Amino acid sequence: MSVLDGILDGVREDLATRQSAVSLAELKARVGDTPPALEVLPRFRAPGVSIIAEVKRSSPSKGALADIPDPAALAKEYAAGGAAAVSVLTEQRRFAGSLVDLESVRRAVDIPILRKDFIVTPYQVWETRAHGADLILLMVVSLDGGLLADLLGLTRELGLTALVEAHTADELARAVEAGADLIGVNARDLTTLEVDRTVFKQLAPAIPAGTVAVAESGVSGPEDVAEYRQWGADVVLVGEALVRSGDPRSSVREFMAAAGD
Ligand SMILES: O=C(O)c1ccccc1NCC(=O)[C@H](O)[C@H](O)COP(=O)(O)O
Repeated sequence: MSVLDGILDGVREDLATRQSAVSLAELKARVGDTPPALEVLPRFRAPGVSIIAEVKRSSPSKGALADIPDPAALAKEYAAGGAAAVSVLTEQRRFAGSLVDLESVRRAVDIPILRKDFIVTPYQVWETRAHGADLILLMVVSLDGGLLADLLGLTRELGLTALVEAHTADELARAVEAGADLIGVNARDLTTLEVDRTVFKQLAPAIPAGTVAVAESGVSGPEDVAEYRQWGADVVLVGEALVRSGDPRSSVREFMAAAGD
């Protein structure tokens, strides 16, 4: 069983628990009471590289990364440094995240928030909007057949923007075919956990003009952001390097400045 398959098994079990506690009808009612999602794409198309700064406590590849007792305080630092959006990992078992983190970040900042999780059902899309996120991650590798198009359609209906993530040329072709406006290339192979930033360089030319290109994972310093930018990234998503930096506000600034535009 691959790492990803193991994660997905846990995600489905936890999802079943939440579904028995909160019905879809209840979630839909909550969405009705939630302020509309922020528009994201114009922010990412603004001149210069945009940074999505991640709240990441732990990961399958590295184990514990950072003690983050107050994700809202971290998110405020990211926003003060100029981050275009905050990514919040909500998967509990391997990343030590939660929907409570997402809600506290929502209350703390007025920039867009990405729910970074393993989304495999419409219920999770409703849940994402009900907890106040503006963006949702859809990973092509875990969405077979028409499920990618179905979930992409639902995200749009709910005013969310989907970050459609690929790691291979085939997955990228599926993201393009599905009509994604925001495509991420993850340098991390989620089946082996190996990181190779040049995967972005290889795949970026196949991202259509006008589609926002996001480089995800593997940044350890400003020079990596600069390189992703040279390879065509509009947006760079950074987790570990920021939570371990000791000064997330300045680090976001440095990462943006490194792109030199
Ligand atoms: O980070 C992991 O080990 C990981 C393993 C399996 C599935 C997903 C994983 N991470 C999610 C992410 O995509 C990253 O948190 C994100 O791109 C930031 O990466 P990094 O800057 O390398 O922390």
